[in-house]
Amino acid sequence: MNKEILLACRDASLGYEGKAIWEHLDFQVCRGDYICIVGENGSGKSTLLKSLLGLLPPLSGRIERGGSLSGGAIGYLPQQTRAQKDFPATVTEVVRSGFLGAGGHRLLYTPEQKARALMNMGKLGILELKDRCYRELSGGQQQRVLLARALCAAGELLILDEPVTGLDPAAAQDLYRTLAYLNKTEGIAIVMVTHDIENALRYADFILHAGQQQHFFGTVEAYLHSSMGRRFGGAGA
Ligand SMILES: Nc1ncnc2c1ncn2[C@@H]1O[C@H](COP(=O)(O)OP(=O)(O)OP(=O)(O)O)[C@@H](O)[C@H]1O
Repeated sequence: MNKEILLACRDASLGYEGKAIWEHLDFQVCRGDYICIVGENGSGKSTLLKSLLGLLPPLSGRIERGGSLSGGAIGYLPQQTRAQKDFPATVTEVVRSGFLGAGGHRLLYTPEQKARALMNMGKLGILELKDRCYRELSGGQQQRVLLARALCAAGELLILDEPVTGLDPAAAQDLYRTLAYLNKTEGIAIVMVTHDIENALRYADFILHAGQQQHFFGTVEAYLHSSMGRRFGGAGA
């Protein structure tokens, strides 16, 4: 049975002011996929995320959203800035704010949204933190809160920009295990930009490698047999 396509790039050129960073990009994200986007600094990973999120229109070609994503709902976990780390709100408020893009209004969430926020906090193992102030949490706990928030925004696809940056190795592994649970048990598709090639090869189904001259998209196994994968991923494999 064919898996439902959530997002697809069709012969897309992506970049700024007529200058393409990506050319002829073809790949798709299906329900339940786990895709890691890797590549050197400046190779275009953030440009691709902006394009997938609909913030940067393609220079040519198309980016298509399938089924349930057509309404615009994508859960996004950006790289954390210092200002975000100091956000003066409770965990519950931060998680519920994931609904704001879907027409929610601060303090006026529906009973169903409140219940879903609690459920997502449960999935992320942070229910006991629900009344704590967000800025007093550890980096790993904050990432879980932001993941629960992203799940409120969209339950089918999470787009993550370097989610383990700044976490210690134990907290990073905790986060990877949580993402694997959300992916395998809950069927949530994961698209992650990462410099952690070792864990990308360990957890992902597919690798999208942004190169200066060319790019690669395929299974982890095909990547490890490709020239790009042998050069970039060999050390971590
Ligand atoms: N707003 C912009 N306008 C014009 N060029 C940009 C803009 N943002 C990024 N670029 C250029 O696009 C190229 C790709 O940048 P991008 O940030 O997508 O790379 P990256 O792979 O995410 O890098 P890193 O690993 O360092 O985060 C770079 O040459 C960058 O200078």
